[in-house]
Amino acid sequence: MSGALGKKIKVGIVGGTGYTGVELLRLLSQHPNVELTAITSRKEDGMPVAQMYPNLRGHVDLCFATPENAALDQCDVVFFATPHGVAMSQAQALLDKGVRIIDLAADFRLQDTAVFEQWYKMPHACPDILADSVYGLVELNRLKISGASVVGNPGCYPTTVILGLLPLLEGGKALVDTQHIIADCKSGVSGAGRKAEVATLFSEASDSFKAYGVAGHRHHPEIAEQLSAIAGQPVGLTFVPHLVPMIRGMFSTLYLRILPEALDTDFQALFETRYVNEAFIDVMPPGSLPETRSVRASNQLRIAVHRPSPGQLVVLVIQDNLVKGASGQAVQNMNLMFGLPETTGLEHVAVLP
Ligand SMILES: NC(=O)C1=CN([C@@H]2O[C@H](COP(=O)(O)OP(=O)(O)OC[C@H]3O[C@@H](n4cnc5c(N)ncnc54)[C@H](OP(=O)(O)O)[C@@H]3O)[C@@H](O)[C@H]2O)C=CC1
Ligand SMILES: CC(=O)N[C@@H](CCC(=O)OP(=O)(O)O)C(=O)O
Repeated sequence: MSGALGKKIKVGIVGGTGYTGVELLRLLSQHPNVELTAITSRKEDGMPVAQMYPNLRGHVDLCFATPENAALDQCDVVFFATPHGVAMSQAQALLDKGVRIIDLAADFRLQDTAVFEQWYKMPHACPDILADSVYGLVELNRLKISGASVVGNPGCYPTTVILGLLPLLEGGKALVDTQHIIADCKSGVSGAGRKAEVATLFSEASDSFKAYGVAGHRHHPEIAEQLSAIAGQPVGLTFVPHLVPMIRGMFSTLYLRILPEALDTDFQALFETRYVNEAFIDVMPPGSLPETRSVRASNQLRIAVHRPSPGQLVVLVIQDNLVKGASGQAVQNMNLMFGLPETTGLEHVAVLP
């Protein structure tokens, strides 16, 4: 393995100018086992990365190149921080050169191509590669990820919802009503990416708070597919995303009914036991009220378990959508794929205030 032997991992990023791309650059430029080798942008071809992103001055001396001219095929791994549909169109050519792939978009998340095509409105370009790919939620698929050539990095909302429910559903447990799960989720505006859109203008998104995607959001099938596989039966899920006037951060509140036969369960202990060895999951003490700023710019996901009445469970989950919800989780996947300690380059403490 490149990492384990001390040889640096050559890394390429397709889509280096977007929010997840620049977050990858921030994390990878400080990663001790990584050599940043190729960074693409079609619009900023030739521009020094550090000119566009001054926070990277002195840390990244590469220039953006078009995907055609970038040395992607000389990399050990390429991250796609691009819109849906880009990675799947380039995956075969890179795999043929022995390059491994981590896609931050949805091309390798949904195993059912019919569901992918329904929600993403495009045919899947490589169902055979999809079949061999791994859903990159480390806390669920650690072993498979370590041997994968192609990893589909989870969506940001799905990361919080799945990790907030995993201890309750896995192993065929009968603890909560799996037909009436409610996920009430909020994201900062950076979740919509850097591209110009009216909905993310300052005067539209600030000093306001709104739900969206109530009639259907593409993360619903992703969450449902994973939860159903974990529970061993189809789950019933109401998922409502909201846009909150902050830049980074995600807060998911999960509402559950406890089954009569599970009323004696110690849910706090259940979560603590499940995640005791997970470096990036913090099960907070009973009664905790997590705040998104406590994870800002870190790969930490924090969970607080509440039981407002004997039959009700409320699970609060927070993460930074750009780190554990995207680029940090992608680096965590890379570490596993290259035999490195999972936490390498990811041990930043959150920024307060
Ligand atoms: N923002 C977030 O919190 C999260 C985002 N994601 C996913 O990660 C991916 C990237 O998101 P984000 O960084 O926010 O997006 P942005 O819109 O901020 O950036 C997109 C990047 O992709 C490049 N790009 C666009 N089209 C193409 C193309 N056809 N071929 C090659 N490069 C292209 C753009 O550069 P240029 O046009 O110059 O080539 C740009 O660098 C998306 O799929 C998103 O859904 C996942 C989880 C969370
Ligand atoms: C606030 C906001 O707009 N969030 C995005 C989701 C974040 C994301 O990028 O998810 P994907 O990788 O699945 O596209 C949205 O709801 O479309």
